[in-house]
Amino acid sequence: MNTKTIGFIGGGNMATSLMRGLIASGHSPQQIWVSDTVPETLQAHADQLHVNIAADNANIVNEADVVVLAVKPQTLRDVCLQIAPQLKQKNVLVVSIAAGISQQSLALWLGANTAIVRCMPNTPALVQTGATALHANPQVNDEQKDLAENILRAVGLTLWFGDEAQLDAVTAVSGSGPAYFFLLMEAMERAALELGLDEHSARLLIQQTALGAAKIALESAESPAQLRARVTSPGGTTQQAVETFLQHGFVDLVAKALHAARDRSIEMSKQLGAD
Ligand SMILES: NC(=O)C1=CN([C@@H]2O[C@H](COP(=O)(O)OP(=O)(O)OC[C@H]3O[C@@H](n4cnc5c(N)ncnc54)[C@H](OP(=O)(O)O)[C@@H]3O)[C@@H](O)[C@H]2O)C=CC1
Ligand SMILES: O=C(O)[C@@H]1CCC=N1
Repeated sequence: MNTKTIGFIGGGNMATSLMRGLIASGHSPQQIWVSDTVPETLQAHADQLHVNIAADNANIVNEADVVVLAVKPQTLRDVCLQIAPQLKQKNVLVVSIAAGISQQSLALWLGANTAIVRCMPNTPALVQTGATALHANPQVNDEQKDLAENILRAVGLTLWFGDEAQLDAVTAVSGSGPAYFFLLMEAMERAALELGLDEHSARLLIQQTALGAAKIALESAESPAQLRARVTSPGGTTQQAVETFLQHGFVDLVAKALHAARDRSIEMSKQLGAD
């Protein structure tokens, strides 16, 4: 298990998922620090997760071996400029989880010599089923690569990408991806109520079906299309539903949505970054 001290700047949704996942996988809360601008958020983390809290980001850099930047992309520049002088005094690995903020921007704000791993996790890290893509700048040594990977692997699957540009696509696929499945679940739940099921039964059936479908997809050697065919009896109910999806442009709609997310990631790097 990782014995390094991990400091989170920003204690919101994603940092909470990562902290909970790390603790659940055996990382000591005493070796986790978190800062945030909202005192109530910090107090909740101290009470519920028993991690160390700091109102000041400087404390995080002082205490941590790895600093995880977990603020919104819009706030990241200010945070980086704030901690940059301190980072120059201390050899700390910086891990940024911000969508759409490039290595180039991070290096400009933090200092060209800073070892930076840019990554794109997702919220299922909360239940140790996350998927994280990572990209290291040339300043990151092998030990630091292992360190970043160990932190993110504690909360799920990790994949390194040599080409940073692919992180925009990853953001559209797996970073935002949980929301697409939740949207489908929401829509199915609404339709199930219309069909006369009660809310409790509908939700349970949909949750278990999503879990089962994901498990089969992970454990089977067959493609999603082959697995779909196994559910679809000729002339049966699934065929009616799938044809309805396809006739109404479901496949194109999904492609459009993912392109829009990818494009937004690129746009954010121009609007909010130094690219
Ligand atoms: N949510 C997700 O599914 C994913 C998010 N990400 C990335 O993770 C990052 C965080 O996202 P998310 O957790 O959803 O965002 P949140 O808004 O939930 O969390 C960010 C937290 O940082 C706090 N904060 C703001 N300014 C500072 C500061 N100067 N110092 C310390 N803390 C500060 C915010 O407070 P306040 O609310 O007052 O601003 C907030 O509590 C983003 O960059 C996002 O792109 C990546 C993958 C998935
Ligand atoms: O919506 C967002 O911008 C962030 C990045 C991926 C998931 N949430």
